[in-house]
Amino acid sequence: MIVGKDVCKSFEGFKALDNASFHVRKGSVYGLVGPNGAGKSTLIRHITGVFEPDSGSINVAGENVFENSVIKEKIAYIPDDIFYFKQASLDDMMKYYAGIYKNFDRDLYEKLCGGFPALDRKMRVRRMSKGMQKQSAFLLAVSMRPEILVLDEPVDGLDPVMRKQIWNILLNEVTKYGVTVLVSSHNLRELEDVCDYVGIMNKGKVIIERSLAELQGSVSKIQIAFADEVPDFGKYVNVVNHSVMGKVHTLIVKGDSETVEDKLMGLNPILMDLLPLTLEEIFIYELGGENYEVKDILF
Ligand SMILES: Nc1ncnc2c1ncn2[C@@H]1O[C@H](COP(=O)(O)OP(=O)(O)OP(=O)(O)O)[C@@H](O)[C@H]1O
Repeated sequence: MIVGKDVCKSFEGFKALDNASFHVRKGSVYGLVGPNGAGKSTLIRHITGVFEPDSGSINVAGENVFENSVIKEKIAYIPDDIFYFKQASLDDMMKYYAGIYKNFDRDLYEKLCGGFPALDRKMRVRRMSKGMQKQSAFLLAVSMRPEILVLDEPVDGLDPVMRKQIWNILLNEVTKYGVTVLVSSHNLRELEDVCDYVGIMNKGKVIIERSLAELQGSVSKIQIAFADEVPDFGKYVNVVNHSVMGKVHTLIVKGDSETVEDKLMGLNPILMDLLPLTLEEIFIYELGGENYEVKDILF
């Protein structure tokens, strides 16, 4: 749905994007993460056709997006710095967007407003708190009934209840209408509940792009105990971390989870448990040794 190839962009000689390549599949939720200044917002501005790459290409639905109004109509974009007309209330903004976007769904807007009771629809949006402005932008974007939703830090500055609300609405849109979502965030913990794919950016490049399923099946955390002699685990599986407490060994093992489990079961343990790993842990263990300072990138 969205394919970027070797995208480069420099600002006054500074390479904000340095051969960034990525692929967002139709109907998926793609989380873009990375440290401050990694290039996430710049990449997003290319995807939404605001910027033209110096070199490389970005195709959305098979077409070049820059200055392409037909493609841009399919995209709803919430930037990190949201624009509202000076005097406009939320309802005024709704009327404005309803006039521009032919798919704008007023019934959906009304329904969604019910889920954000703290929003005063008659108040000037620019007078609202930052969090409320974010909520307003989100309501408007979803009501456009876009094929693609591009969200730059959509829940940044929102309270936990609103964060959850927004993620729920997003997931509902994806499941019901097959909307493709690209979302940037600093929060891997939140992304792991909603994303199918994760792209990590650093210094203008997308350094890692993996599906969540692929990641979750690639590293396992196992607690295992033996009655007598403890085997040399390294002979059977690829252990990247090993700690012991009493008789219980906790192993982090790289490789296909099922194969790992079978191999360790073959060693006849008296206890063996597979424990869940967080996405943060998976990235750290999965990428350890690939010359990335993953901890520095993610936290
Ligand atoms: N219009 C611009 N002019 C000059 N430099 C820019 C411009 N836009 C971005 N940059 C630079 O490009 C780099 C990437 O910025 P960008 O905003 O894309 O990062 P980011 O990953 O979104 O960061 P954050 O997480 O802090 O929002 C930064 O060093 C920034 O200063």
